[in-house]
Amino acid sequence: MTDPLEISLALLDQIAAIATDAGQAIMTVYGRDEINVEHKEDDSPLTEADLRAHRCISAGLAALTPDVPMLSEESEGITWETRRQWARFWLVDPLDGTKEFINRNGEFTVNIALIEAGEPVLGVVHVPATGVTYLGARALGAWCERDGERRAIRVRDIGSPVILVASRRHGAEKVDALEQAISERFGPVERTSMGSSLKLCLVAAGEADLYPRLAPTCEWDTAAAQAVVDAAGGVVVDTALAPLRYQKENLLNPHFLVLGAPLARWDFLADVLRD
Ligand SMILES: Nc1ncnc2c1ncn2[C@@H]1O[C@H](COP(=O)(O)O)[C@@H](OP(=O)(O)O)[C@H]1O
Ligand SMILES: [Mg+2]
Repeated sequence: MTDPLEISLALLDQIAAIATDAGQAIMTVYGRDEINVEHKEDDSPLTEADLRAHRCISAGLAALTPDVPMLSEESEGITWETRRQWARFWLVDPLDGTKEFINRNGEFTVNIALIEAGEPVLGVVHVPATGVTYLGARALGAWCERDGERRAIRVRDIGSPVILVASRRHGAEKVDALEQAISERFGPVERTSMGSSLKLCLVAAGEADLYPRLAPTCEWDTAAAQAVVDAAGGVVVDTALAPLRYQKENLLNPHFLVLGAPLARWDFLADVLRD
């Protein structure tokens, strides 16, 4: 029998199926007239959809890979002492963009990543409201699946205008300074806003040139989409331009940039970020 965790297209398909099932669980709540919202200790919102998707993914992964642990945004009681010993694990955000979900603008995602030695080696990002799935693994490639059709995706060279995608609600000031520096270097910049990990997927698919995130996120917010970006030829780097790493004691990510074109084309941004 083959190792069930061999990074294969079959594994990617199985993870995509689990993410799609979780998306269906989310959409049953989305369709209701009223969505009940609670608030977690850090004041971030939590809905029945987050919990349903968490349970669906948790059961799906446990059946598929019983020996591989999972850390989800909605996991409880998993200590650093435990997770520091994991050789590999599933890192999951069952519903990223909960605020977008509550606002019903469709820009929310289901995120499942496989982390090995601190790196996201495989990832699936599913968009329940449109049925689109982004999936990738460095060893295999990156794809976008829509209406049952899967097409290979690839980052693009810097476009004209440069397309900068940013959060709807986080980290605007520093982004203005970056936008200025980019327009001086490459010409006009078009800025669009988007919720959730979809921003990274737009860079992976060659529909945006960069996503600067100069505000907090957690490891589960970015891992799956980073695997897709990497597989599509892009990078996700911190403000010192080093790749983002996972399985840290502190689950907060540093501020980061998602870049489609090669890193060398963007090295001038390091100065802006230092100021
Ligand atoms: N202060 C903070 N600390 C950690 N993560 C934060 C945060 N503020 C926002 N985030 C993360 O940013 C995500 C939303 O980003 P965006 O606004 O770009 O869509 C949230 O995902 P969830 O919706 O899964 O909680 C949340 O995890
Ligand atoms: Mg999230």
